[in-house]
Amino acid sequence: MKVAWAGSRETLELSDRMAKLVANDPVFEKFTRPMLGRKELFKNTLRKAAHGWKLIVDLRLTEEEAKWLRLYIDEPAYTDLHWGMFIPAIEGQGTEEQKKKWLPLAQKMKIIGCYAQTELGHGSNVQGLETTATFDPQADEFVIHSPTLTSSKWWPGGLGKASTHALVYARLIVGGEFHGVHGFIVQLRSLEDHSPLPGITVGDIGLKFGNGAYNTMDNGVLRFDHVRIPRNQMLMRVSQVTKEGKYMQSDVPRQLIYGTMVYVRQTIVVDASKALSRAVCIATRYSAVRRQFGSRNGGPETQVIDYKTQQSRLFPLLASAYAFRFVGEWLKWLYMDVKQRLEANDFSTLPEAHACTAGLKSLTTTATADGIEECRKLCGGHGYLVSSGLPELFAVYIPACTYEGDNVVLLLQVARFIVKTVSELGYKQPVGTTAYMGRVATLMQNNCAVRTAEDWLNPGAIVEAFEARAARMAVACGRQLAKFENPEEGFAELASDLVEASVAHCQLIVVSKFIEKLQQDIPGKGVKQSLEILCYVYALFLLHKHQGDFLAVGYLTPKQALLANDQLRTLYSKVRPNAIALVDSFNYTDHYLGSILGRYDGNVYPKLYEAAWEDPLNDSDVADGFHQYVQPILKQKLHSAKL
Ligand SMILES: CCCCCCCC/C=C\CCCCC/C=C/C(=O)SCCNC(=O)CCNC(=O)[C@H](O)C(C)(C)COP(=O)(O)OP(=O)(O)OC[C@H]1O[C@@H](n2cnc3c(N)ncnc32)[C@H](O)[C@@H]1OP(=O)(O)O
Ligand SMILES: Cc1cc2nc3c(=O)[nH]c(=O)nc-3n(C[C@H](O)[C@H](O)[C@H](O)COP(=O)(O)OP(=O)(O)OC[C@H]3O[C@@H](n4cnc5c(N)ncnc54)[C@H](O)[C@@H]3O)c2cc1C
Repeated sequence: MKVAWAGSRETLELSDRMAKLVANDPVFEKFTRPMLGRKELFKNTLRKAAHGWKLIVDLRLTEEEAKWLRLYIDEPAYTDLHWGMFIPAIEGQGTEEQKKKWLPLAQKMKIIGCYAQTELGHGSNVQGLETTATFDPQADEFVIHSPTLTSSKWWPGGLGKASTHALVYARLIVGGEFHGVHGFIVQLRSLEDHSPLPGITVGDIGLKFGNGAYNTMDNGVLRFDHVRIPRNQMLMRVSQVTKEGKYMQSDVPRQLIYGTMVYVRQTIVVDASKALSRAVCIATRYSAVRRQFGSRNGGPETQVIDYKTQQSRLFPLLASAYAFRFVGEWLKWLYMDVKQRLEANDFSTLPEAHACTAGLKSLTTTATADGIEECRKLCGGHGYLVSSGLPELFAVYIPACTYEGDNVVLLLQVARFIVKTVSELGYKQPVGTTAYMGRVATLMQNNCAVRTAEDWLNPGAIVEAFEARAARMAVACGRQLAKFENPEEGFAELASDLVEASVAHCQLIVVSKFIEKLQQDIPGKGVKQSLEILCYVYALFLLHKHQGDFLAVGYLTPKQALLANDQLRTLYSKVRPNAIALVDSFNYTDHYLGSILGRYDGNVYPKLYEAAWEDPLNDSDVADGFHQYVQPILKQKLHSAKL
C-alpha cells in the first residue's frame, strides 16, 4: 500500500530518504515553533531555508529530491513562492530569450522572486487590478505605478522581507490605450544590501491566523512610485510591445497569462491529500489508543475507533485522502498533457484544464480544511493541544480555501464551463470530463437499478448515479438560465444552484478517477481489495451526504438511498481491521506528523505528560507576575461582607 500511495517504488524510496534526512537533522526541529515570537519565528524560517538550500547544493539533490526536502521541512517559506510560482510563471509566460536570461538566475537563487498579483482592493477580479505599466517609447521602458491605496500589492508570499524581484501583474497602457493585465519582472531590492530600490515601498502585512502556522511567511505589501523597468521585462509570450510602441497579440490565447494559477491549483490538489492524510493519520492512530466506556468485568474500555459514530466520521476522511491522492495523480497527468500541447501551440484542452484544476482545487481544499477540523474533534480534548499537531495544521491549511482563487469563485468558473457544454450539446460532442453529458438523454431517462445493499458494490451503478445527478443538475440549471433574457443576470441570480451543480460535476470526477485507478494493475496482496473498499466508502459517503440531490433529481428512491447507507455501515466494519495499516502506508515520519497523538509507537500518554513540563510556564513553580498581580488580590482586606 505504501507503493500504491507513493505512486511507485522509486518515489517511495526517494521521498523516504528525504523525509529521514530532514527528520534526523536538528536544524529542522519544529516542536518549539508555536512558542516563538514573530521575529524569531521568521528568522528561524530563514535559517531552515538556508540550511535546506545548502543540503540541496552540497548533496547535489535533483529537482525532485529538492521538492520532497522542502515538503518535509514543513514550514511555509519564501522559497515556496520562488520555486512554486515565480519560476513557473517565467517558464510559462516568458519568451525563449527571457527564459534564458532569468531562469538560471532564479534557479541558482541569485535572485529571489515572488508572485505579486493580488492588491488591497482586488484579488478575485484579476481584470480589476489597478497597478499600471505605462510604456514610454522614448526611454524604451515601462513605468510601473500604484495610482491608489487600493492598488497596493497585498498578500504575495515572500514579498514582505525576502524577495529581491517580483512578478508584478499590472494593466498595460501603450499609447494611452489599455491592453489588460500582463506580467512584469520588477526588481524590488538591491542585490548588494537588500534595501528597497528608489520608488519602492515594501513590507510585511502583519500577523495571520494561528500561532506559528503561516506566520513563517512574509506576505507583503508593495507600492510603486513611477518605477522604471526595461521593455524586455514584460513577459512577452502571450503579447508583445515593440520598441516603437506597438502592441501585438500572438496566436497564444490571452488566458495563458493565468497559466501559473492553473499550474499551482494542480499542485494544491496533490497537497490536499498530504494535509488530509496527516490529520487522518493522527486521528486514526489516536482513536486506536484512546479508550472510553464499555469496560466489562474490569477489562479494558472500548477503543474509541470501534464506535460506529467515530468510524462514520473518520473512515470517509481516510477514504477521501486516498481519493484526493489518485485524482491529484490524474490531474498532474492532465496538466503535463496540456503543457506539452501548449508548447506545440495546441490550446484546445486549456478550458478543460482550467475547469478541472479550478473545480478540484475548490473541492479538495474545502473537504481537507473541514476534514482537519473534524480530526481535531475526533481526538477530543487532546486534539486542541498544539502538541497534537492539528491546530497548526489547520491554521496553515485553511487559507488554501482562499489563495489561488476563492473556492466559490472557482466553482463559478466550473459552472460557466458546464453551462457552455450543455448549451452546445446539440452540435458539439463533449469530451474529457464532460463526455458523460453526451449521454444526457439516457442519463435523464434511466433511473437507479439498485435493489439490495450489495447492488451498491458495483462501480457501474455508482458512476451512473453520479453521472445522472451531475447531468440532471446541469440541465436543470441550463433550463432555468434559458428563462432569463440577459444570460449574465441569470447566471448571477442562479449562482448558488450553479455552484451545487459544479460540486456534483467535480465529485463525479473524483469518484470516476478512483474507479479508473482500480482498473489498473495494483500489485501487493490485498492492496487492491483494500482500495476497492475505500473507493466504495468514498462514493457511498458522498451519496449519503448529498442524498437530497440524488432524490431531488429523481434518480434515486428513498429506499435506494437507505440501502446505500446500509452498505456504508458494512464497509466501515471492513475498513476497521486495516485502519492503522492504511494510515501507516502514508509513510510519514514522526517529525513530519509533528504530533504526540499520532506517534507511530502509540506512546501517547507518557509523552503528553512529558511535553507539558516543557512549556515555558512550567519553568518555575510560581508564575512570573504572581507576586505583582495575584498575591495582592489574595491578601486584600475586604470591607464589605457582600464581597
Ligand atoms: C505545518 C506546516 C505545513 C506546511 C504546508 C505548506 C503549505 C504550502 C502549500 C502551498 C503554498 C501555496 C502558496 C499559495 C500562494 C498563493 C498564491 C496566490 O494566491 S496568487 C493569486 C491567485 N489569484 C487568483 O487565483 C485569482 C482568482 N481569479 C481568477 O482566476 C480570474 O480572474 C477569474 C476568477 C477566472 C475571473 O476571470 P473572468 O472570467 O471574470 O474573466 P476573464 O479574466 O476575462 O476570463 C475569461 C475567460 O478566461 C477563462 N479563464 C479564466 N481563468 C483561466 C485560467 N486560469 N486558465 C485558462 N482560462 C481561464 C474563463 O473561463 C473565460 O473563458 P471563456 O468563458 O471566455 O471561454
Ligand atoms: C495565505 C495567503 C497567501 C496568498 N498568497 C498570495 C500570493 O503569493 N500572491 C498573490 O498575488 N496573492 C496571494 N494571496 C491572495 C489570494 O490569491 C486572494 O486572497 C484570493 O484570490 C481571494 O481574493 P480576495 O481576497 O479578493 O477575495 P474576495 O474576492 O474579496 O472574496 C470575498 C468574498 O466574496 C466572494 N466573491 C468574490 N467574487 C465573487 C463573485 N464573482 N461571485 C460570488 N462571490 C464572490 C468570495 O466567495 C468571498 O466569499 C494570498 C492569500 C492568502 C490568504
